[in-house]
Amino acid sequence: MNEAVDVLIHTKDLTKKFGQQISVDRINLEIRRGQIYGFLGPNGAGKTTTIRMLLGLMKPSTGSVRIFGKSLEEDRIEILSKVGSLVESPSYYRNLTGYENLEATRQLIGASKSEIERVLDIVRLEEVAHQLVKGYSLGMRQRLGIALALLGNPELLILDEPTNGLDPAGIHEIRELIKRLPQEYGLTVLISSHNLNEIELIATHVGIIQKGKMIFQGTIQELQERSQPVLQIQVDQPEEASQFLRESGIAVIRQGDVLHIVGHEKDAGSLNKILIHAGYEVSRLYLQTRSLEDIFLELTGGEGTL
Ligand SMILES: Nc1ncnc2c1ncn2[C@@H]1O[C@H](COP(=O)(O)OP(=O)(O)OP(=O)(O)O)[C@@H](O)[C@H]1O
Repeated sequence: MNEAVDVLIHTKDLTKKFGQQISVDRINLEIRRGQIYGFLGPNGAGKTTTIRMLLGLMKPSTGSVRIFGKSLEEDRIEILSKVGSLVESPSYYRNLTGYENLEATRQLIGASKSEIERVLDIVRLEEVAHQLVKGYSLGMRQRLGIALALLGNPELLILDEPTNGLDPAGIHEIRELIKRLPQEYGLTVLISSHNLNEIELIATHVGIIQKGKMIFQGTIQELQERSQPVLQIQVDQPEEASQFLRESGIAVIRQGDVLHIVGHEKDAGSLNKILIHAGYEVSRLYLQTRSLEDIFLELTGGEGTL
């Protein structure tokens, strides 16, 4: 695939300062076509500020944004005509129906009439389209917000904490909806959240931001690899035992009288036997698993909300 066309969002050292405070600190985002990119971080980490800069709602202090291979500063209108977004609560008229809300926005942006049926179908709101929005559940309102963002058939959808304030059923609805967007409708999605569990279930890629700095960017699998189980073995003569294992080709990290071994979780029984056979006394042997939550908490210094 053509690299330039494939990378939809590319920021270079994107930075935003408010007075002395650096809220976004040299962020290099890279989001490719077809990804669901989860932009994760605790409250106040700088997610909304970054998204506002991506949407041209706020000027970066330094650094640059390229979307669809073009400079946001130079080609703002052309770029934004292909980007749909939902930042904070969707704005709609409560006393109009969902359909009427869509029609008002459709006219404003000059999209074709058929767009309304298309977006209603995507967010599965056809059945309640002619009911007043004030009677909608929060989840339905949020889906209407996404439908409004999808009017005009954008290639890229940017959602800032779209599940904030929703109940578990509402969260589930939004999650299922977002999951379908790349495959069924060819969309690329950037979704921000402070909740790893939520992102883990839908995202293909994640960027984790902490105090304005990007501390991890990669696939969900790469993040999961950091949570490899560790086999811990408590032995007498730990120094000699770890030396013995190293000589057998096993990478060991010794912490006090406990040996930590990564990547040999299936070999617990045989390692136990080898050590005993060599004359070491194993007093405890256990597998410590680390969940993605542990990794996220570790990366964000315990400030992530789960
Ligand atoms: N207009 C502004 N003026 C001054 N400081 C700001 C402004 N906007 C954001 N900030 C500060 O920038 C930091 C990052 O805020 P931001 O809203 O981007 O975080 P966030 O990750 O989106 O968090 P949340 O989930 O709480 O919205 C915060 O410390 C915030 O107080």
